[in-house]
Amino acid sequence: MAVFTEVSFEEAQKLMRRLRLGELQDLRGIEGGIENTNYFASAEQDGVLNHYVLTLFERLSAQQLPFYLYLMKHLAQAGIPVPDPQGDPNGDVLHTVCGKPAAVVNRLAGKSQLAPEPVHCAALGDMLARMHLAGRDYDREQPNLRGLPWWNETVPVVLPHLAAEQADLLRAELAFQNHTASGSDYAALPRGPVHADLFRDNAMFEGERLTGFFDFYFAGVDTWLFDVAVCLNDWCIDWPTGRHDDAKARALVQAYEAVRPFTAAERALFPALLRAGALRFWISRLWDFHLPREASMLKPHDPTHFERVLRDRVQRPWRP
Ligand SMILES: Nc1ncnc2c1ncn2[C@@H]1O[C@H](COP(=O)(O)OP(=O)(O)O)[C@@H](O)[C@H]1O
Ligand SMILES: N[C@@H](CCOP(=O)(O)O)C(=O)O
Repeated sequence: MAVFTEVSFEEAQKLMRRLRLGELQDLRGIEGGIENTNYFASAEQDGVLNHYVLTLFERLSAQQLPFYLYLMKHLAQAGIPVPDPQGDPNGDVLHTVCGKPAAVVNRLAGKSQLAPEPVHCAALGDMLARMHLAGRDYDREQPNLRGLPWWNETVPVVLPHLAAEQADLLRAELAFQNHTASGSDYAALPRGPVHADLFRDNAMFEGERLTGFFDFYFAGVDTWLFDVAVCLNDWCIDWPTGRHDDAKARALVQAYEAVRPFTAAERALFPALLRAGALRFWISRLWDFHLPREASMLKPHDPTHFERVLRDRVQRPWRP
């Protein structure tokens, strides 16, 4: 659970009134999440109770945030089910609460499907491809801030905390990814705004129906294949061992390809990008684990999980 900054009822009430969302009725710190402070906030407007999420950004700056917030608006307007940031009377979607940048978005219905079946993976693949296509005409640019330059910066910081065998794997994989990123296939990969953290806990379902994606605060312009790889590494594996699950993976990629078929360069680099997706979260989990921040409700994720996923991706390369 993560609430890094305590927000009083009065402070939240002030913001809801300024956004003309009505009278705040309920404010609750949210369990889950490790990056930002999140509250569920319900407000009554003309006798109707509406449900929102108030987020205070703990790491991202006011300069970086418009990319994410306007991306969500752009996708929502294109019919992709994502939270829509609420504007003030001037149309600004970036606010300030307790001296921190903040946003209010509508709360998505449903709940996360933490034990997805192929049918859920197919719904994810279909909407992921639609989201990629809908992002093509988004006009703001911001790189994936957890991309290769950040890996190169962060690996030396976490290496001293690792056993020799782990350090060897981490160094070797980083070298492999630097090599991959300098090749011509990589340069040919289609790119655009990607979510980059579309784990099971960042999507909502009602039964088998996908009701939306949220938590866009790791989004950035990167290869679409990286986004697919991040999803496959979380949705389509055997969680205890980190091993690839073929039925789920095929359901995801078939549904994705029914909307947007992969290019030749994407097919060639599938195994390398699956490794990249695993490496990215191994590094960030190591970083969060060994260099933790203060938070009143914070549960760090287990880094060894992505070490296992990475080893499986290295030992058993997979492409559709
Ligand atoms: N728009 C939303 N609709 C519904 N629930 C949400 C929404 N945004 C966040 N949540 C809830 O808040 C939790 C934490 O949010 P998340 O964005 O994952 O946090 P963090 O940015 O800290 O990783 C989610 O697991 C989910 O239950
Ligand atoms: N999905 C990442 C961590 C990012 O946290 P989130 O709650 O914002 O998804 C992981 O599992 O390591």
